[in-house]
Amino acid sequence: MEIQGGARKVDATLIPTPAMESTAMRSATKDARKHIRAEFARRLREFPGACVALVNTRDHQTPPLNFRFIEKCVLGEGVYQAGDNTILGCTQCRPHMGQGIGCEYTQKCDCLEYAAVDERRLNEQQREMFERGETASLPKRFPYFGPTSATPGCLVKSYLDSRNCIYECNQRCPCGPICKSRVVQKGRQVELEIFKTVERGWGLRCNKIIRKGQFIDTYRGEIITNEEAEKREESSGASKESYLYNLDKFPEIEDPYVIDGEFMGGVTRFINHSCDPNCRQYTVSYNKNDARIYDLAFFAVRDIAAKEELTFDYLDKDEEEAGNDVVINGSQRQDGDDMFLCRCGAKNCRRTLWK
Ligand SMILES: C[S@@+](CC[C@H](N)C(=O)[O-])C[C@H]1O[C@@H](n2cnc3c(N)ncnc32)[C@H](O)[C@@H]1O
Repeated sequence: MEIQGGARKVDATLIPTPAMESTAMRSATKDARKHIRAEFARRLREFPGACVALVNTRDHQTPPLNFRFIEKCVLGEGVYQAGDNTILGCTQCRPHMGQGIGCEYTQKCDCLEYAAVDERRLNEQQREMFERGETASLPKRFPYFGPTSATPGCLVKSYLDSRNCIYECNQRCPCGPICKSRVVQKGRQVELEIFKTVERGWGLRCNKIIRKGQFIDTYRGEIITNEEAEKREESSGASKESYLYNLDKFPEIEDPYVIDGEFMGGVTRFINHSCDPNCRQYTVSYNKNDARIYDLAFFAVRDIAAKEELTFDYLDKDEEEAGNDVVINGSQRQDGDDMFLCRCGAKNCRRTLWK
């Protein structure tokens, strides 16, 4: 290139043609995509616990990098968790009781007091007490199958079918790690795949069979106040994905906290809704004195085939009947709001996600 009389004389061979420009653009986009994919894969590899893979056979996209994987929920501004000194543990249990059966062996575990009543074992008199709500002296059942069962660690039927809070033994319980009443606190044991669905964005699945009652993972994110959740919801459009979950299991809590899994969370933030779901969310607590902060844990409600997408009902009917909101978007929108169409494809699909 030479300068002549102030005007630039340009060598024609250096002027990019439209074809050259679009090739350069394509290769820059390809490089950027490769980098984003590699960075997401690195984050997945570094995320502790059983392996999580990313599979996309539909397009070139990668989940957004503005999302951070976290192992535990992060408390937002104005959110307070009851201190460890409020946690009650059982007192009479010991590690390795009853050849590893643990707390349930003696039936003396204080945590049993908070467990669900074992209705199958009630005699007539006990049933009357149960119906009057006098549950203290009634036989109780621990939530999980023991190590000698065919499905160790899986939720027992009475819990699977109910909405009872699951109280696991905690750091103050002397039973130790072998106790069968510690499942969710040990974290995810199943390997998972984040994959691109046909029309519901990213989804989650497992490439091995998951048994009915098996624990999958918890829902995590930033725990925020209800006020902050409303602000965040107002600033996002109706058609935007929602990652907000109310911690409103206990009706005595007036302004329940909310978990926002949009920018930080676990892999369960990729679980889509189905009107015929194979998973359900359960309340799991380690502190009977804190009704504000607890785990939202996903369990399989039936056997799930390898590679079948994991789903749960965002508008869980039983929860709705109990007057609790599961998904803010779903429960707080009023009649007349734009309907968000459900694309679960189930035979019994209710057609709309947010009512
Ligand atoms: C918790 S996110 C699930 C992961 C999400 N698919 C993604 O790509 O990140 C919830 C959002 O996924 C979409 N979604 C989930 N289930 C759906 C369904 N059955 N029909 C249509 N969209 C769905 C909606 O956009 C919803 O707000």
